[in-house]
Amino acid sequence: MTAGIDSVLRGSRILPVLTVQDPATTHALADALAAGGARCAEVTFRTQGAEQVLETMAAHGGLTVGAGTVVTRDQVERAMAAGARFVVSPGYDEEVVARCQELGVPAVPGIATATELMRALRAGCHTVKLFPAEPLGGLRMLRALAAPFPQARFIPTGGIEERHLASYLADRAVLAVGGSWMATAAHLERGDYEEIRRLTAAAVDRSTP
Ligand SMILES: O=C[C@H](O)COP(=O)(O)O
Repeated sequence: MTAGIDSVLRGSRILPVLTVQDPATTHALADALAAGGARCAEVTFRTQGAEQVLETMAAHGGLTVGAGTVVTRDQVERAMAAGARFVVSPGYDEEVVARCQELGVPAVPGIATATELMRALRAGCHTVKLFPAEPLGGLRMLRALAAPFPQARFIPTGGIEERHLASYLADRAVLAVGGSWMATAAHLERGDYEEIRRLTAAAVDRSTP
């Protein structure tokens, strides 16, 4: 039986989403996130070196690491081989979810409509990524989607900033909030790990009751 994403995240309600161009920066990035109090992170398959970044971050030991932007079965397999403990997709794809279930890794498919949510729930995915959360309408959209599906939990992601956090986190349908605002491409380019630590700590602080 596959552990649920909630047990993998171990109560963490902040999910930093990382797109790392230079794998050599991974260790410093993991250090900064862990120092800020993050307990998990999502490494996107949007770069050449994503598997290497995943591997290094998983080996770091300070964070539970998942793979993001996973859109094929092959990427599910590569993510798991690199140490991913969960798999996030921008949309709902039956094959990706099925492969995750075969391999026993929690899948968090992206959904943007009630139809996609119904498909995800039917496939056994009770936690979904509302994506892209802010352009879709943010918390109003999340509440409207959640109302008919009390069994669903959401990880809203996309366009979220620190100022949106409190209201998302106060909603009982929200398991965690994801986003790149804590470690943006600009932070990584500048090597500004202190700012990454600071923004992570601020987000974690807001997520702690
Ligand atoms: O899948 C993750 C998103 O691309 C992160 O969205 P964001 O950069 O708007 O926080």
